[in-house]
Amino acid sequence: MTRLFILDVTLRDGMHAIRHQYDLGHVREIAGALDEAGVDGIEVGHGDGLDGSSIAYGFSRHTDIAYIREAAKVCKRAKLTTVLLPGIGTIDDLKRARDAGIQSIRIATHSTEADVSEQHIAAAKEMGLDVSGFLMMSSANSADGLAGQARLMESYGADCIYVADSAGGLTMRSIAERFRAFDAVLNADTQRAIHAHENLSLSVANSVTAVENGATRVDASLAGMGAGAGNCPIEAFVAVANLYGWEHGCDLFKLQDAADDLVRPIQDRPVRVDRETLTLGYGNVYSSFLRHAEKAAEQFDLDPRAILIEIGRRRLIGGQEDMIVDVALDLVERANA
Ligand SMILES: C[C@H](O)CC(=O)C(=O)O
Ligand SMILES: [Mn+2]
Repeated sequence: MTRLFILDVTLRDGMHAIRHQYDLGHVREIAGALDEAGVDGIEVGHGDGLDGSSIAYGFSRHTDIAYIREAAKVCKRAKLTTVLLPGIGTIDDLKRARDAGIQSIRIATHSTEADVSEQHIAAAKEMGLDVSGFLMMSSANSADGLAGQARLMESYGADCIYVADSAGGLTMRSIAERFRAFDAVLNADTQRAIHAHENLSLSVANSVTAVENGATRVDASLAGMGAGAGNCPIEAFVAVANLYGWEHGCDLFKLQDAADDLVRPIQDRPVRVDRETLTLGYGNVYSSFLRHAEKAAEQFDLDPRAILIEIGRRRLIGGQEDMIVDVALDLVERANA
């Protein structure tokens, strides 16, 4: 079996969990510990990708470039990466990120909109970067529909395609279906990858299922630090990989130490499956909406679950964060009618 490529997203997806407020010391310490623990890739940057720092998504404490430079200082082995959402980040942002130290990029689109990634994937390949196509909200497209989008990203030059379960709404069965559909259309040498969220408590099981169905790259994070109920906890996934005898480069105890000593203490909201985060998975809602929905719920004295369920019903997608307040106002109006 192919050696697994384990990519840690604590310093990018984990940004959502602390409202993009890591300081440079956190980045140095966490990236250093991850590199020492043998992960293959480390993702750094604003939770919503290059240039995500804004009123719409929330301002980060430092710029993406400052975060990337800081991580680059301590990374000896791991490849540095970040994410770019066409329409938020530009090709110029990507050039600056490459100059700051990234060697790999994930170009992310909603799971039905892969066609907007063509020029970014092509430009990233021209820059000599390792490029993944990252299909966000993979639960919002059928297995065959998603495979069609994956095929588009492959045709633009992506080296690897992700099933990104942004809502944490997929089950093992639906993960297997999606990877089987990939097999039917993708070239054998295009890598497959999984980015799972924990909202239904299935992130480790879903990542294992993905590997059993052809994924060779796995995203995970220390203590699951990430949007919603978090990502696949890297220490738990690595423990299972060890039990299964899968080849990888990570040291389990070093990851456990980093998770418990460096990451859990800085969570300003516990990253766990609770009534709000379970509702994300159950209602098929983009995990990055959690903190925005909780803020709106507090402002308008609503149950965050009511907002989340309505967001799922309306099928809002990443980039529509401003609609969350509209949803809250409609719920208030409905309650007062
Ligand atoms: C920009 C998003 O947060 C990317 C991601 O991690 C996901 O869709 O999940
Ligand atoms: Mn994510």
